[in-house]
Amino acid sequence: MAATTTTTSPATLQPCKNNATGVVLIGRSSPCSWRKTLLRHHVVKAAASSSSRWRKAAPTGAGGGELKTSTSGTAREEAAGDVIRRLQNGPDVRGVALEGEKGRAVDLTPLAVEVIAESFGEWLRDQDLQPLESRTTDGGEMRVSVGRDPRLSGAALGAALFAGLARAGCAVFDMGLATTPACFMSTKLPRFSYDASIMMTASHLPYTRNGLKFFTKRGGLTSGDVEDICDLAARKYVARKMGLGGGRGMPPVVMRVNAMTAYAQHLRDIIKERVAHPTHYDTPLKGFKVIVNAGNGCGGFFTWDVLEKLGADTTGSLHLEPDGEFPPPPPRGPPPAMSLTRAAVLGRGADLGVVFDTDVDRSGVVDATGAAINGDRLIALMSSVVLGEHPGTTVVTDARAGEGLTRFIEARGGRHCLYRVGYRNVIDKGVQLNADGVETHLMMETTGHGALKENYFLDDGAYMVVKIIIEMVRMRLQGLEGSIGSLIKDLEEPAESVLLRMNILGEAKYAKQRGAQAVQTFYNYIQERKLNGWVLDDCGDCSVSQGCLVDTNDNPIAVDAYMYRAKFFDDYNRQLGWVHIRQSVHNPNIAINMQSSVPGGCKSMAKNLLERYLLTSGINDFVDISQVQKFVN
Ligand SMILES: O=P(O)(O)OC[C@H]1O[C@H](O)[C@H](O)[C@@H](O)[C@@H]1O
Repeated sequence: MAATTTTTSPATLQPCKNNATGVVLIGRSSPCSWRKTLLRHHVVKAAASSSSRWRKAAPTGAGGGELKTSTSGTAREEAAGDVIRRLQNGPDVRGVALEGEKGRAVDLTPLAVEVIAESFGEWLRDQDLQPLESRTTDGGEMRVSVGRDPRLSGAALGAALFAGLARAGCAVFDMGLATTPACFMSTKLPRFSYDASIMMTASHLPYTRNGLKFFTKRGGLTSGDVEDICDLAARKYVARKMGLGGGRGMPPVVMRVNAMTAYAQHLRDIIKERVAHPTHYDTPLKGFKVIVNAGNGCGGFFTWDVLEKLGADTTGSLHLEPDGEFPPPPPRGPPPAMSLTRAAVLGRGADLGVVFDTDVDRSGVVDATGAAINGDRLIALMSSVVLGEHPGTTVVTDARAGEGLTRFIEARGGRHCLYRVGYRNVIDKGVQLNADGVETHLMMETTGHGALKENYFLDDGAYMVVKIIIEMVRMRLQGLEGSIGSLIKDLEEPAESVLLRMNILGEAKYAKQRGAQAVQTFYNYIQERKLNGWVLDDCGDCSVSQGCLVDTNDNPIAVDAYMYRAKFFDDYNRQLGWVHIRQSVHNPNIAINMQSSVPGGCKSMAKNLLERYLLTSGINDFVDISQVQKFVN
């Protein structure tokens, strides 16, 4: 269980504590078979995801089959329904699935998962998913695949997921341990071509959490879609709690499938075709040493089913074993994972290190010199590759990216669109720009989520690494000096980069409203000239001053609407840096990101905000400003 450095052959790796489910599994591959062989066109209804619907109250007594039961619309019923609504986290469902978190009760229960899955199945039936001639359903039955990460709660919640889908009349295909991008790809790969897919994961969150990500052939569901599903599920939940509409039917029939193998082959084929090695077509990675750090999540397959099969030496790779408790170091992309990978790369004299998050929708790399390439650096590296293929393309990132990145992209002829935080926001913006005729090939968040137009606008950490590996091999074939990091040697980085959090105090149900008020006050203060020296970036959250393109059909969900970036100029009119302020996607807090090109610049900006905005506006009555105070002092 402990974090290991292993080169054990895949067949001896374990654990696979699954299938305590009472579910009928059909098919020959064992639940663990992924390990031996192992593993979003976001056409956005996005704008439709609508601010007005944010956390709307539970409709009572309305539609939805057995749901006609909630007649009196009592506060208790609403509160029960809110249990489900609160599980929505942007386009995902996230919750506490196991005891063990101080002050947090389990809320992602099997019943919650079952009603959400059933509601997803019903929602699917109303979707116009694809042209009739290519429908994969027989007699109107929706085919839905399900994957999961190794979290301990996965087996029990998986059974509930299967039951909910089956109750909605879906045919269920169990991919077992899988990655989030592979779940989406199971709707695209010809051998599978499912109508939809659900991945059970809470990504980088602790092992006590779990969650759901939803896909159709069109890509990941939007926040608005998930809100609709959770609304329906909330009504079912209330009814079930009242003992109505449930009942134990036959156990669901679930087909076991091995889509990870097909997905891995798909990635191998891309590398082979794009490298087109003159002498080793089938083993273009021969002679390369690559370290993979899978953080005990689902990314180990990339080692044995992609890299090794293409001839790479992956000796010294880290944390390949899936482990439902994610032993330390935590499976997050940033510091511990990057520094451990760096040490392994340098120790082995490897050409590249690869770090995946738990469900492999995010990645980072380490080059042969040990330089960590994540955040802005990873975006710069990908921009350099993509701008080589698509001169002049626009790159969308979240507005936490640095000004050096903008200059880097513009120096290569590209355009940089700075947009809202949240990977779906970034990706959806790229989809929208393309639809508006603005060629946009790369959409990346500073968190390591990256999507390419050429790959269904899917944020796939493994696909990102595939692109980087192709570039690395091409550089060697062309006899170019230097490691992959040499492609970004002119990226200017800020002198300082700081993230501070301010908890929103008081009752949880008012947190969003209070957070919005606090963030909007910052905006108003600048507009009302109460904050001298601060200049808002013109598009609110979206910095248009650096070559961005004006929004045409922007319609944020409520929590995203209050998200601003502003520059700060000192008394001599020199820009010290910028601040980006917004509500957290996950927790009741406000995130303040700051960057400065001047040492001490972030402290000066924080001091200014503390004295002239936080302490004078009265928002310190309901926002905990202690982190800012501590930083300033
Ligand atoms: O709002 P925060 O707590 O800082 O989290 C922000 C992050 O939330 C989620 O994890 C999303 O997947 C990311 O796209 C986003 O960057």
